[in-house]
Amino acid sequence: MKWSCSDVLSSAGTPPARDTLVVNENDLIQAIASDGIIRVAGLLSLLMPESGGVGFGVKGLDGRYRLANRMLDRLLCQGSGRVDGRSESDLLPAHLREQLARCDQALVDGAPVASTEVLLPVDSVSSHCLWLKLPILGADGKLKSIASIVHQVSQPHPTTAMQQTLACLEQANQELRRTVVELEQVASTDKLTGAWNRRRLEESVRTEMDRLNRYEHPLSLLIVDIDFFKVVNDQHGHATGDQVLRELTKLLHDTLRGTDSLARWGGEEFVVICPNTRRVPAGELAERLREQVAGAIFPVVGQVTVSIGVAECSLGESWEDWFARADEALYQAKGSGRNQVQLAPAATTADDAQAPVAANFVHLVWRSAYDCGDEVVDRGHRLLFANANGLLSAILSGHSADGVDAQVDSLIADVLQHFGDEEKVIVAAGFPGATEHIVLHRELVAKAAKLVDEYRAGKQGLGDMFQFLAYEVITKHMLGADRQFFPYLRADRPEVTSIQPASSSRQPPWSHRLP
Ligand SMILES: Nc1nc2c(ncn2[C@@H]2O[C@H](COP(=O)(O)OP(=O)(O)OP(=O)(O)O)[C@@H](O)[C@H]2O)c(=O)[nH]1
Repeated sequence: MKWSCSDVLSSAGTPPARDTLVVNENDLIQAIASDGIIRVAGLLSLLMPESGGVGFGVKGLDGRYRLANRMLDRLLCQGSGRVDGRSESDLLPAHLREQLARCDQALVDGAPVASTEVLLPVDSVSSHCLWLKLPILGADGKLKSIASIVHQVSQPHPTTAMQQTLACLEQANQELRRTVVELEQVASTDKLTGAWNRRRLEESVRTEMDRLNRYEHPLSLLIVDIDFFKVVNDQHGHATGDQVLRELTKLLHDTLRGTDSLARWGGEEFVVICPNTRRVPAGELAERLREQVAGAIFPVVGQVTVSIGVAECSLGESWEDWFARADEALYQAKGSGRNQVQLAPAATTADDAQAPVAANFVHLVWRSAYDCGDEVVDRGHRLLFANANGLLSAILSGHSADGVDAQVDSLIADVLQHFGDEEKVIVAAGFPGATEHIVLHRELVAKAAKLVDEYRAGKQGLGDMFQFLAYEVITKHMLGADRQFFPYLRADRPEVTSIQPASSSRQPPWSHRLP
């Protein structure tokens, strides 16, 4: 059988571009098998397997296929018949024939390869296929036949198509997730130092506080503030100040545990949240941080120190109150000379929290060590503690001026009563310093009366008056001067009922205001 190149080209209606080549079939088969004439050496064996998913065929110059694998049969005959012996004009619609004829023409014109993309129905579903054409040349270098490699570029099976779509979606989703994480990162971190920002820290704090309230996992807070940072800026410039902030962040970060959270709270202030950490270990951690900072050499500025306030969160405490306690401790650290750690007192218990007084402020707590052993004196002392707390409660809870006034009157009445009782007791006990003690009482009472009058005249602040009553008159006097007579108060002391009440022997300066 003889083929001519004009047959190949006839499907596209294009005239032959060069001399017609004539070969017989056996020569062609031999030519295909010969490495010498097939440029795509080794490709045939690779593409021929049926399972390869690649259609392969060779057509002669008359346009008829002489070789075709099963996949090409499937692609071009849709399951009915074989490609062998048939031409592309027999097998394909006109628009495809034209596309393929243009490829043939390119090879006839000497192109080493030609390709086009076609839509072929595979298993009743249109499938994008890449159709690659390669020239098969004779020993003389002339075109003898054309090899076709047809490869599906989109999978026609609906499930596979869906899988591809899902894979694309998954990839898009991953990219989206990465973007969200990046955006989140930008929104959560402080630009200068890379530490968490305030917003991110507060989010984390809420979660940790939930864990505390639900599982009672302890939780502590450190506020770290650079000492005299203004001086750093003033002496070395803002850029150096920024560098110090970055270096400090790194130093703090390297010293903290992975579970601790570090945030730049603002300016030169940082906050560390330490989950599962009680007050004392948190203080130890703070001390380690302080030491690390004080021992480091910062570029340009040399030594930098920090002051740190520490507070452990108590059950049911609000973030604001907890933070305020740590801040108060920081304030003390600054006030006591800086470059140091201060721990806020342990917060109140739930019982205390129910009490009207802001207990972690100046709540006066009675301790058994304050007892002198005399029932009358001890009862008076306890009563004065309770009264001072009552006054503080009235002040802090925003009672009206009348409410506060009533508390002041009540407190002073009890002070007078107590001083009188105590004077009787110490005189009866033979305390040698009784006279001086009574004078001390009168001085305190006179000063308190003056302060109260000034407060009522608007010349004295409420805080100063409270300070004097609670600390000078009650706490300090009781824990200082009163302790001198403790050794004289014995169970075998003389009876006190016969002693004239001290209060009746003197006029309290503000008695006109007392009930
Ligand atoms: N370089 C730099 N300085 C800042 C930044 N934020 C706040 N500051 C400076 O930090 C300084 C804080 O000064 P102060 O509040 O007086 O505190 P301090 O000088 O550290 O004094 P103490 O805290 O009392 O020890 C100010 O000079 C601010 O300008 C910042 O992002 N970069």
